[in-house]
Amino acid sequence: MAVIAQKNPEIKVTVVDINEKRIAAWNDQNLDNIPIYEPGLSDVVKEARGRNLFFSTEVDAAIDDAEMIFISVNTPTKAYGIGKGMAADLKYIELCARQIARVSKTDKIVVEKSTLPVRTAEALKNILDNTGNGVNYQILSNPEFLAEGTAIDDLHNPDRILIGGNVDTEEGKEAMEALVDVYASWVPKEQILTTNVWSSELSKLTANAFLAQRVSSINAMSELCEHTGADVNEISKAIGMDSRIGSKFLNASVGFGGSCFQKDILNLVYIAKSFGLNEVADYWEQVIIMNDYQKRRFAANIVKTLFNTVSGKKIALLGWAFKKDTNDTRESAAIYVADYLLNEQAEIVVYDPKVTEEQIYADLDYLGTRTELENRQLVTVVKDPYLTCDKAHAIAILTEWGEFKDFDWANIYDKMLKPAFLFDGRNILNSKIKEKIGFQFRAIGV
Ligand SMILES: NC(=O)C1=CN([C@@H]2O[C@H](COP(=O)(O)OP(=O)(O)OC[C@H]3O[C@@H](n4cnc5c(N)ncnc54)[C@H](O)[C@@H]3O)[C@@H](O)[C@H]2O)C=CC1
Ligand SMILES: O=C(O)[C@H]1O[C@H](OP(=O)(O)OP(=O)(O)OC[C@H]2O[C@@H](n3ccc(=O)[nH]c3=O)[C@H](O)[C@@H]2O)[C@H](O)[C@@H](O)[C@@H]1O
Repeated sequence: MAVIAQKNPEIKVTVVDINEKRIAAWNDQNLDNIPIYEPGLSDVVKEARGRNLFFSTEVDAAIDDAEMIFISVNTPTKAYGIGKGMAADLKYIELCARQIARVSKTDKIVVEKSTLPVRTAEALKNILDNTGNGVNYQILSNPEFLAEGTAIDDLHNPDRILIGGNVDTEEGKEAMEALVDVYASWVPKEQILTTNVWSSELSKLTANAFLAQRVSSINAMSELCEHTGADVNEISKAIGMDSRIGSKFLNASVGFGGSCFQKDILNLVYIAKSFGLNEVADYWEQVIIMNDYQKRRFAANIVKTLFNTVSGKKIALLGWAFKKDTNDTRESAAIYVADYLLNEQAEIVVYDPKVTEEQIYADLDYLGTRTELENRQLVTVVKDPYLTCDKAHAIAILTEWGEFKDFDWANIYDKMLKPAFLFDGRNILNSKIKEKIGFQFRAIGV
């Protein structure tokens, strides 16, 4: 929304949220305090905030005022009842629809920006059209394809913008045109794709499933590499040069994280099952099974390499965010690796350049594996990477932060207990140099 405001100074954009603390942070005069760490975001907010970009908790007033409403609320995996652990929980979406239906006095275009199961627009329409207050609604699907860490660049230079709507009516086409115009102020028209609403909704789940599948596919090959003498980095390069395969998203890793891949694939699996398409469901579920295995395998390999026990040993974890250049930790592989090692009675010390201590404890507490007190006794969060590695038996790199490559690794080696083990869960370090320093070095898939 900040980028839409930046690129359309004549459009008033009001971001409303029921979370007062978040809105206060978005309004903080000190741009270092906005709630999301994302390269370039504070500059965009600085340019547009107060001009045509506003942050508020006055949800009703903003609905009343708006011609177009983007529903962008969370759609987490359902944690209760039918579809628990698989289906998307649509209660926040429905609450928004009911609020829009209650408040609106003029016609609105309602845009699904959240990632939603295919055919959600039907349910939204049903709620909105049955209020009897004579307001006309057009429902569009406009999924978001940005990735965290590169969000601003992804938004400024999108591969495509996807807009789904009712292509069978004039009103539907007009609504789609109105949204096309918003994006057309900076995106070339040929990159703005319009489809029917169901294709748009399902394209988003499909895109995330395909991307996650690439990571699980290369991670599956990484284990085979470890048994055969092949090097997964060389394989990624070799297959990525095939233009039909493409070179992106082929980095073997400790496993993908983030708030969306797992949630969206589980949702896809649930939808397929609900239509009785068990083979389709099983096919996509395997992407998640492989990812869970990769996280477990990485942690188990640390235990095995450290002579089958990490009990009482200090393990330094470098990186907690689910990828570099973000402070988001949702579903980060680091959480699961730490939990596994804690179950083996390791002593964990964590360094991440952007994630707060409070967040790290909250992530571990959320798992419920042990008490909050135990998590604080067993896990220490340190703001200096060199202190983090001091007297450690092993280091595990869990996020590919650029700064890790530039550390004084010889200095770190000197501070560690020997043999000094270094597990590179992101394949970002040069194995030869690290081995020359003296490290017992392990990477993924080599
Ligand atoms: N985070 C990402 O990079 C991307 C997220 N998405 C999708 O966007 C949606 C939102 O994701 P995030 O922003 O990450 O979630 P989030 O959980 O960080 O933010 C959702 C916000 O909605 C607010 N909210 C909930 N109910 C509300 C209501 N009734 N009225 C006003 N505000 C309400 C919450 O307070 C919260 O601040 C999800 O469907 C996700 O799949 C899609 C592409 C990228
Ligand atoms: O729907 C969403 O929320 C978004 O989900 C992903 O974006 P995001 O999760 O922010 O980040 P990615 O760059 O996709 O990385 C996801 C995870 O995969 C891992 N990954 C990625 C690429 C790779 O080669 N190897 C790998 O392990 C990353 O480290 C990270 O943990 C998609 O890339 C976005 O297009 C989509 O909009």
